[in-house]
Amino acid sequence: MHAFNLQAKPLSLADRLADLAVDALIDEADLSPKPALVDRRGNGAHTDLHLGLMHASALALWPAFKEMAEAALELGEVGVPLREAIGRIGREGEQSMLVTTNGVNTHRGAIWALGLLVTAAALQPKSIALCAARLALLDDRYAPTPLSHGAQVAQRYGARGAREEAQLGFPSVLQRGLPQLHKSRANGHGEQNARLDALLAIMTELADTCVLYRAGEPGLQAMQAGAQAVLDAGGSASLSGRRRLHELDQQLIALNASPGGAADLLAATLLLDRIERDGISQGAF
Ligand SMILES: CC(C)(COP(=O)(O)OP(=O)(O)OC[C@H]1O[C@@H](n2cnc3c(N)ncnc32)[C@H](O)[C@@H]1O)[C@@H](O)C(=O)NCCC(=O)NCCS
Ligand SMILES: Nc1ncnc2c1ncn2[C@@H]1O[C@H](COP(=O)(O)OP(=O)(O)OP(=O)(O)O)[C@@H](O)[C@H]1O
Repeated sequence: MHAFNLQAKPLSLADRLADLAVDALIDEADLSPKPALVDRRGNGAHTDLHLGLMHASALALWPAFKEMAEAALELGEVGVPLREAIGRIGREGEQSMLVTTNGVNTHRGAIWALGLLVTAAALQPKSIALCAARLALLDDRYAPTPLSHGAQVAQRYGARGAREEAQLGFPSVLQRGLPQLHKSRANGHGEQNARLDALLAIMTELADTCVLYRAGEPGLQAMQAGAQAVLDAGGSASLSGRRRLHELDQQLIALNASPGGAADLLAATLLLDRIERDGISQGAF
């Protein structure tokens, strides 16, 4: 008989989902060259963010993602108790993020999107996006209503941003990010180019409230048209696509138009892709 049991304890479903969510955030941050966003090359249009901070923030969110999945398994159904539980855990996660980053918003939108998806994956692995939408449609009595950048943009332009994207079942992920990821992979473009193409596909139509807040409608128009131009030129794997991507990067940096919402939705795309590959979900999203 051995004094120590050297066999690793199998990971729980909540552990695995939290791992996948953090992996997706780190892959999103590392992916380069992303237009005007933080990546391996630099800080894009940001003065207060850098790659090390994005990594530290992603790791700090692991316990929140695990707790959300556990809440789903414990409560067992979509309803106000689960919505309010993940709202509380999400706000606590946001506090851990702010402590880690010394007050900088690195992943606010990502906690929302990936938090809902992790919760839904624990509950209904065969219809994750739909389940996440049902959760997002429920009211959380305890949610504060600060005049966030998103709320200001909603007043000025009518764009409902992160909340609406989730309530509609993440159309940017299901109808643009994931199909483009699969298409570019199938065309043999290589994993990094396929991920860049997925980000660009999301950017072509998203009403990104980060961009609207920072650069108004001209900024949003530049983001959407520029992303489409890269894809039309052959995508990230082609020489002319790369040239267009470089131009888009320069243009968005000049406009201060960092597409943070699109970046979150790329992380959500990578998460659903990982869940599918990991075998947690055997069905449709
Ligand atoms: C819904 C959230 C994102 C607040 O949205 P709001 O637009 O008011 O805030 P804010 O401008 O600060 O952040 C929005 C973030 O969403 C991302 N985003 C921007 N545009 C979009 C878009 N069109 N689609 C998706 N995400 C977007 C960006 O990263 C942006 O920074 C969320 O933080 C929230 O309500 N938190 C309350 C706590 C809660 O219930 N948490 C639940 C965790 S599952
Ligand atoms: N690689 C990335 N680079 C920059 N932002 C990202 C990246 N990945 C995700 N984001 C998202 O972008 C948001 C940060 O964008 P931004 O800094 O414009 O938000 P803000 O705090 O509302 O604005 P500001 O910095 O102008 O005060 C975060 O909520 C985060 O989820």
